Amino acid sequence: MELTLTRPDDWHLHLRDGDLLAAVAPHSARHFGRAIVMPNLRPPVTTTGAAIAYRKSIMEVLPDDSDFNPLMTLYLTDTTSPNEIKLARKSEVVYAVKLYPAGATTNSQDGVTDLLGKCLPVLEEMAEQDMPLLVHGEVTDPDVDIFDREKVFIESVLRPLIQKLPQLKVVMEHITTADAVKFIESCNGGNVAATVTPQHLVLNRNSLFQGGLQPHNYCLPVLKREIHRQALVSAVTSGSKQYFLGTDSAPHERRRKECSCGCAGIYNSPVALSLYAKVFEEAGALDKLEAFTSFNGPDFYGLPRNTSKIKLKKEPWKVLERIPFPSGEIIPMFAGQMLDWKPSF
Ligand SMILES: NC(=O)N[C@@H](CC(=O)O)C(=O)O
Ligand SMILES: [Zn+2]
Ligand SMILES: [Zn+2]
Repeated sequence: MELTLTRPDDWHLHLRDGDLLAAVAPHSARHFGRAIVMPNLRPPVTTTGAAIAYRKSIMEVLPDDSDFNPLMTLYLTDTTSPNEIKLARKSEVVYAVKLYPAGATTNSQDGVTDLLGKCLPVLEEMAEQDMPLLVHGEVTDPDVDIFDREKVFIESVLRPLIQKLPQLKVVMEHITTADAVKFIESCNGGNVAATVTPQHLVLNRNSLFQGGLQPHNYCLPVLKREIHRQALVSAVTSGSKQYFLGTDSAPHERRRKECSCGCAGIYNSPVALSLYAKVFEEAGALDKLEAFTSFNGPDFYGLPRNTSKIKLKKEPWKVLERIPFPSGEIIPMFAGQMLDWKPSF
């Protein structure tokens, strides 16, 4: 069996910089037409000037024949100015602004400490300029259990935000719970959408501890219970236009994952399309796959859909064991395992 899909886009991707960028960008460029590139570098990409420079460094490592288009984002801080949003919109390089609650995830230390208290003028300018806000939706209060941080964020930050600024486009990134699905559905018809990663659709929190601690399955928001995974599968395979593909592919060097305090992030670009296809196939919803991978995202962002196609062949293929690069190696999700649905170009 073979599926032909309009070329997908990845609406949540970490490409990093330096050696790591050169090692991972070609994988995304082969599978995806465009990607929303996350700004959580060190230092973070907080200005349009920095986003333009970062985009240039991505273009430099792509193969000559690649037509991959990186769509850049700005990292929101307590001091981002409304004028920066005007510059971003004019640039035609920046497509969204990313909210990291300070301390919530990898390289979020410069993030926002109090969204409505500190950033309201910027958010108003974003609504005015039709610039989407992308959200890492977890509270950072250490007293809140890590498995509840998304649920608490929805009620304490997201709902007040959309009540205050219903015109603002908001993407809740990498949703992980039935609570998030319920929230997204309650915003039906509004300006609120969500991305869903392959790992949150195929794994539950047991896979963090399967036969021992599994650092390569650790990401944020952390994997949840099976009932939450099932709610995500029902949501994405329902045909709702509010969900679209965002891998959150987040490579870290192997030695930074396999150590006494390992980084959060799963490198899934090589396997993402195969896993999404498996999820839709198992739900009997392969007819809804293309809208999720290729239509709902550009429609939400007000961008044209891609015109070229890719194929997924139902044949077994083996995931690479490791991806070496000059200063280390990356272990991809499902390294060395067999998957169905082989992308072909
Ligand atoms: N998802 C992750 O676990 N990690 C991401 C950051 C993020 O998307 O929260 C990273 O940059 O490594
Ligand atoms: Zn995140
Ligand atoms: Zn991410």
